[in-house]
Amino acid sequence: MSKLEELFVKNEFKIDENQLDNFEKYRDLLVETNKVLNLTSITEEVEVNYKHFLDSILPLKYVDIRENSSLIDIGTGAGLPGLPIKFVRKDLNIVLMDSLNKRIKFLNKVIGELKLEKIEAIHGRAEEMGRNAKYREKYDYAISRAVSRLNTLVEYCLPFVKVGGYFISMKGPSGHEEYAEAKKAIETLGGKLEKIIDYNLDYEDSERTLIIIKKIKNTNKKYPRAGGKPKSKPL
Ligand SMILES: C[S@@+](CC[C@H](N)C(=O)[O-])C[C@H]1O[C@@H](n2cnc3c(N)ncnc32)[C@H](O)[C@@H]1O
Repeated sequence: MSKLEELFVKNEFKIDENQLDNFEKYRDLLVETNKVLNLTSITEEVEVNYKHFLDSILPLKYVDIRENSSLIDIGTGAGLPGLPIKFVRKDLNIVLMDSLNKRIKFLNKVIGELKLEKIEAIHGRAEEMGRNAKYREKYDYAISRAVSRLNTLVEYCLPFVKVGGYFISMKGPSGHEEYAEAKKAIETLGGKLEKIIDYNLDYEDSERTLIIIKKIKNTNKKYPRAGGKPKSKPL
């Protein structure tokens, strides 16, 4: 059994040969491409396995993501958490979005080489794409890791979510404090806290917090605001 397979088994993920192969090939492409393009500071095998792969799929243990539903990963960077989620949940229709086109080119290479289906990588800024009717309120789930503080992030992400869908924010130990700071913004954007889930990534004793926000009303057309406002003047 490979180290990665052991890790998944230990964490109660059932992974077949093809899925394992996808993870291994993705790690090779990530490490190789990282030599010429800044994708991640984490390249050591065990660290990639825990901090990128396991960390990306752990939310699947805590949130029941409906079969064949759609999910958008905002600020996906090197494809995290969206690609590992795709490897584990082939049924999901996934969009990976990032504002850096070089990263999107890398993601398209991974999608092509691994022959992944029902997944696409799109170049754009969340606060602009969220105003575009093609993407606005079209997804059952939005997810995001390590992009910005929650009060900014909800303005980036909630506009993409359909009424009745969810935004899953992957946070570390600051999660509760960030929620308190973002409470008003969540309400303004048509969201409502569903729950906050705390758990540990079994590596360097890292605390994790998932903030699950349900979309209960359409987001007012005023949002997301242009001109960098979600970041410079969070709601
Ligand atoms: C620190 S990286 C995290 C990447 C990945 N989510 C992860 O967990 O490894 C933040 C990423 O968000 C992207 N990003 C930042 N602001 C954005 C925005 N407004 N719209 C889309 N992408 C954005 C950046 O280009 C970068 O790739």
